[in-house]
Amino acid sequence: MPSADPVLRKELFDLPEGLIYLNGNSLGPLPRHVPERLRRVVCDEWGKLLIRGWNLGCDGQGWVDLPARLGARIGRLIGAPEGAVVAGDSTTVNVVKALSAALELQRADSPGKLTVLSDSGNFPTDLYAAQELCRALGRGLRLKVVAPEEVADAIDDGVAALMLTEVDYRTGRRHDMAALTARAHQAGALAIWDLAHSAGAMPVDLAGADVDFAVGCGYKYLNGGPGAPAFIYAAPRLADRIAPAVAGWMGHAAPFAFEPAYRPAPGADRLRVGTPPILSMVALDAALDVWEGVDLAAVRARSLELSERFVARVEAACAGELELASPRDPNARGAQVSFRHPEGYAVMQALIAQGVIGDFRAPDLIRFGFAPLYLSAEEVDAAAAILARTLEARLWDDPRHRVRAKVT
Ligand SMILES: Cc1ncc(COP(=O)(O)O)c(C=O)c1O
Ligand SMILES: Nc1c(O)cccc1C(=O)C[C@H](N)C(=O)O
Repeated sequence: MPSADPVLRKELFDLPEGLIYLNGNSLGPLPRHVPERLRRVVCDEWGKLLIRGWNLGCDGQGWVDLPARLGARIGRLIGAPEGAVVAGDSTTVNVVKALSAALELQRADSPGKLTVLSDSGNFPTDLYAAQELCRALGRGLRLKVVAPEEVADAIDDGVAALMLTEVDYRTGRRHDMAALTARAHQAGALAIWDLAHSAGAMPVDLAGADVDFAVGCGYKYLNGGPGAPAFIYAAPRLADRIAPAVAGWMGHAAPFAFEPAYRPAPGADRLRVGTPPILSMVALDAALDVWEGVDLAAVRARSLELSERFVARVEAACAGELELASPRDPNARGAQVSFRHPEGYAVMQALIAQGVIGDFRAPDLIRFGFAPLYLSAEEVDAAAAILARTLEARLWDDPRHRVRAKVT
């Protein structure tokens, strides 16, 4: 059916017929042209060019600079200037790279600042990485974790780095990145943002917000596939001063000079480490094609419409059964909404059994992501109706839906 929807481009995705996919906040779907692009790189480039692919692959552009080319493409989606973003590694590793760079800059400029400030809504991997990095670096560095609503007041002169995820993975609550970054700067702290649930979900303006470092995932709203390369941003005003803690030859000024000593590449390129995973990078590169000509402000407007529509329908049909766990104000959310239900895991399994894919986060959250490039209003209505029927008829109350999988 033709749609008046301004951003829907479902034909670009290879989604199973009849499935309603509300989990692009965890793993984006497969863009239709990715397999053919991968096939060409595997068969024609790896297969025939072999080692020459480093210079001649990617249709003559060479494989070796894919991290920078991908970084430039991702940068356009997150308000970063050319050269300030590189793709590679995982988000977790990039948190370590960004935070260690920030702490080293602060050690030189303000050695008395010893706190890394984060919040309890942050994704655990970021907190684990920060906690263990502080421990490994010693010298009194420590991670302080406060409630999300207490972050602004907790930014004091002792804070070396403010490290936050813009959109809470559980509730979708969104921090004011520009305001908190400004507040961090007033206190002499550097600001590091995890954009895992922001990049491709809404407009992000890293340069406008004067953010110092940012990281994010390639496999969620950017649709780069399971385990896709992540990205890292360093503000150009800082990049040439960074002393990478995770240093490697691909971040060297002259990797093929094979010099005995490390000499960092100019700018954010020094945040590259080792050989890039070309097949994963090619998949992400191809996936980014779906963003060509897309207006992220329109994507944001539509995702808010869709999530508001879902919340309204679910609340009307499931009064008393579910509690909205996300902020009621759509502007205070990212592109996902969550509800609480004491049997959330079984409820989600029952939904999945009926072709509505969201996910569950312990202890009791069912979570739904709204990615309007491939999600229509009709699907949102159908998902809300299926959720209502699942609760009304207690379809979740089945021992099969209580069997916990390894990955939830
Ligand atoms: C905010 C956030 N940061 C990081 C990650 C994951 O990082 P990695 O790709 O290293 O597993 C996720 C989800 O997995 C996330 O939601
Ligand atoms: N990265 C994931 C994985 O390797 C397996 C399962 C889920 C994920 C996720 O991305 C989880 C996600 N960050 C979340 O918001 O919960």
